[in-house]
Amino acid sequence: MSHGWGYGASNGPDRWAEDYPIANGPRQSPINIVSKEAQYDPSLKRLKLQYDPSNAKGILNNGHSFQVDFVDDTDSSTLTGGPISGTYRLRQFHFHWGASDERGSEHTVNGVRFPCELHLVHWNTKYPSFGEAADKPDGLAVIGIFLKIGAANPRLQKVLDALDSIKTKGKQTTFSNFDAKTLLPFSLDYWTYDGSLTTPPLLESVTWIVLREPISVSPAQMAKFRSLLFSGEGEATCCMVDNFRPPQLLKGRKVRASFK
Ligand SMILES: CCOC(=O)CCc1ccc(S(N)(=O)=O)cc1
Ligand SMILES: [Zn+2]
Repeated sequence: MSHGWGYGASNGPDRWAEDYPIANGPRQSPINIVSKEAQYDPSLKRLKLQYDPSNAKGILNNGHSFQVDFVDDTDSSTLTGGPISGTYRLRQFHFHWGASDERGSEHTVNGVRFPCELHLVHWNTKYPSFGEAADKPDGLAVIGIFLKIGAANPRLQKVLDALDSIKTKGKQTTFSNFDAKTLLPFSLDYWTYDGSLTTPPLLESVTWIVLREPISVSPAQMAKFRSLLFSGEGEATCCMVDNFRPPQLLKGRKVRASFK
């Protein structure tokens, strides 16, 4: 690709392998989860999430999605338990969504696509930093949560209300006192498999933890996601939609379930 990666015809997922050959690697994400082929593993622990709302720092339009960043210089917002060993710190969360409600998620379940998917990104504290962890096979753990069209979700509203301030690429603003735990569904049942970042650099460093239960989002709330731009101020306007990578080949990997 002559210019940076994105989701368009000239720089989208089908062309990422030109600059990131790992795109054709053995543990790429996302995947289609075939629920009947996921094996229940009784040794899988319950997820333990302990987030400190005061760690929320800012919200940024990075030109591919938007992310809420957290202070991660102490163990005050962590993920433990589940399929992972040790302690992983919350770094950021972000979303992927479609131009319309029949697409947008990265993972799919039995071929079903959701309009949006939330990713909570954590890094393994056995490494000194996120950057050091990002290219290690056990470096990252991402919790994926599907969003399903239904009633308006009040837990999303503070995030969505901040989007007017970060409409264009590169814009950011402070975002404080937010408890990411409020975004979780009631059930923490999950599927887990070894995968990768779903955007370049596509590093094969992610233990994926995909929750079975979706959270709700209303059509009006989806319109807020779609009000963002991939483009920067003064550039040709390009709506931030369809910022998802399609499912990748399993290549012999097993998906485990924390539930029967
Ligand atoms: C080494 C620098 O790498 C990064 O900054 C990766 C950022 C990044 C974090 C998470 C994801 S996702 N969609 O797989 O949850 C993709 C990209
Ligand atoms: Zn993501």
